[in-house]
Order: sequence, then C-alpha cells, then structure tokens
Amino acid sequence: MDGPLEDEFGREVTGVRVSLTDRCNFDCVYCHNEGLGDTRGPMEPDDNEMTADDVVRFLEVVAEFGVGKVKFTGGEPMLRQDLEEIIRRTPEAMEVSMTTNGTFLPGRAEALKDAGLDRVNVSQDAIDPDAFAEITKSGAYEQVLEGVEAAVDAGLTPVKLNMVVFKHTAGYVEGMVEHAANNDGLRLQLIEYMPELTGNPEWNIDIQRVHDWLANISARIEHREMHDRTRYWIAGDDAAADEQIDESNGGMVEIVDPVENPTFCANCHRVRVTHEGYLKGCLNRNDDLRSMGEMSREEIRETFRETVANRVPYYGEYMVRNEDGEWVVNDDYLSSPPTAD
Ligand SMILES: Nc1nc2c(ncn2[C@@H]2O[C@H](COP(=O)(O)OP(=O)(O)OP(=O)(O)O)[C@@H](O)[C@H]2O)c(=O)[nH]1
Ligand code: SF4
Ligand code: SF4
Repeated sequence: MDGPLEDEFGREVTGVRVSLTDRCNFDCVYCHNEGLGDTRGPMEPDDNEMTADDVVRFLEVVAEFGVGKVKFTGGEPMLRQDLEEIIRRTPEAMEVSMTTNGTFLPGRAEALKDAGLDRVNVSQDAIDPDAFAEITKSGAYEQVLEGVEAAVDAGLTPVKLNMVVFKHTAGYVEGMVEHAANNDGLRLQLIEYMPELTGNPEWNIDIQRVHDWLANISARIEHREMHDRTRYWIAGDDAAADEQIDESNGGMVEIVDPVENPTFCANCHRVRVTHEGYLKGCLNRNDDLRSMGEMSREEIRETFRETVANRVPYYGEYMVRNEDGEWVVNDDYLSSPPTAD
C-alpha cells in the first residue's frame, strides 16, 4: 500500500467524501447539495447514481493510497436501499461515517452498525419543532430526535449534531450547546452559514461571535488536525468545578468555519465524489470535476492521482484578496484553469 498522496501545497489526502445520491426528503433553506448548487433530484432513483459496485471499486482503489476514512453523504444517503451493502463491502481498514438528516435512523441504525458503520452526523438545527419545520420544510422533527436516540443506542457514536448557525437558528445555539454537554454520546458541530454557496447573505451571523462566546464558557479548547477546526469542551450541569471535562461529564462543540478562511483550506485533507461519480478536489468548485465513468481500476488510480495533484486550497490560493479586500479568483487560475474532463 502506498502512503497518502499529497498535493502541491503539502496537503495529504487521508479521507474521501462520497455522495451516494442527490435525492433528499427535506428541502433545507441553506442546502448547498455538497457544493453542486440547487440541483437536488426528484425522489425516484436516478440512473446516473453510482452503483454499489462503482462505489466499492473506488474505495478499494483509494485504500491502496492510504485513504483511511470515508464519509457517505447525499442528498440523503439513507434513501439508498443498498447502503448497508455498500458499507459492508467498504474496505475493512477504513473508518466509515455518514452524514444524514436522521429521518430513517429509527429502525435502521442497528443494521447500519452491523454492516460496519462507525458513527453518524445528524442535522439538527434547533430544539424546536416549528423552527425545524421552517428550516427543513419537513414535519419530521420527532422522527429525527428518535433517530439520534437510535444512533446513540446502536453505538454509532459520537453522534455529531450538525447545526448551521444563521438567522433562523441563532436563538437556539445556547440550548443546543447545553443539550450536547448534558447528553452522553452527543457532540455538536456549529457550521458557519455559507452564503457563497446558498445565497441570502442577509441571513449570515458572524461566526467569530460564537467563537468568542464559547471561548468564554468552555473548560478546555483543542484544535483538530482536519481544517484546524476549534473544539470547545463544555462542562455539563453536574460537573464539579475542579474536574477535567470530557465526554463523561460534558460535551464537545466543534466549529466548522470554512468561509473566507485560508487556515481551514490549508488543512483540508479530503477529496469528494459526486453521486454521479465525478471526483472533485474542492467543495466550492465545479471547474475541476473528473468523471470516473466506466473506468478500469488503473484509470481510476490515474484520475485520483490527477485530482490530488491539481488540488488547490480555495481561500488563500484559488481565491485571493484584491487591493479593496474583496475575495476574487486568482489570475493565475483564470489564465490557465486546472484541467477538467
Ligand atoms: N467548505 C467546506 N465545508 C466543509 C468541508 N467539510 C465539511 N464541510 C461542511 O461541514 C458540514 C459538516 O460536515 P459533515 O458532513 O457533517 O462532516 P464533517 O464535520 O466535515 O466530518 P467529521 O467531523 O469527520 O464527521 C457540512 O455542511 C459540510 O458542507 C470542507 O472541506 N470544506
Ligand atoms: S437534509 Fe441535507 S441534503 Fe437534505 S435538503 Fe437538508 S441540507 Fe440538503
Ligand atoms: S479547499 Fe477549502 S473550500 Fe475547498 S473543500 Fe477544502 S476546506 Fe472546503
């Protein structure tokens, strides 16, 4: 097995994010559909979706390059009826996680665990059914809460609750932090709103205010290698004043703040795959897609090598600040755009 491939900026690729479908039973107001824009398909399976064989072949190839983690995403990945099969056939050595809206976890969490799923991230933007319905255009609030519980019970832990911080959810941040600190098996990810992918810049909340507030109330602060994300440990209500805070007496809150953040991009170690089987070096770009189509393993190897070789940190390299302080595409990439199939 070869070690992880590295791009020109010294960023090793240690993980892949594989979208299994663009279908979803929700219609969240902030959805960016893994960076592909508002193209969520109808609920019927799409002929263009990668088959289980396509996904497994790709994972077997990248495992040869030392990729040790796979995240399955969507749309809603649990709409794939062959999800358990895909997970079961994923190379043994890989950590397998999934990002889901949680609706289908009740009744299926155990089967996923048995198939080899290690952990899940579940979108939960508020502890309030009305706000939840307004954001997701769905009445599945109770089902999602049950789904989170089922995931914890099945041992798909830590279960990370994904909460996008924006105008509709700002009032629920404190409640969600307390919820994560006081419930075993849960962590909270506070995700910066991404107006560059979803529009509505007026809904944005300055994520620095959330950092400052958490820094004030946290017992301990860590930095994660991936994206150099900040992790705040928050004491639970029953923690003693002099106790070290960890999962047993508190909870972790991680901030995902990629917007206009060169440090985040400089520590990005993932390649993405769209549900149609295109390799994508960066979430924010669609000019660097490479199709894996009907390729042989050797061709997939070559396409993966090319994708990694052409990866570029988005903020700080592909996008740079002009003299007015605005983010603009770097002229170097305008004059010679990276190759795309
Ligand atoms: N711009 C950008 N956003 C990302 C990246 N990775 C994740 N995100 C965003 O972060 C949010 C949470 O992502 P998840 O799919 O739950 O996974 P994660 O937090 O990245 O991964 P784990 O913490 O390992 O479970 C999503 O809204 C993603 O769009 C990235 O590399 N770049
Ligand atoms: S659950 Fe996820 S994929 Fe579905 S609409 Fe919401 S953000 Fe998009
Ligand atoms: S380079 Fe930056 S924007 Fe692109 S995927 Fe990585 S962290 Fe996200």
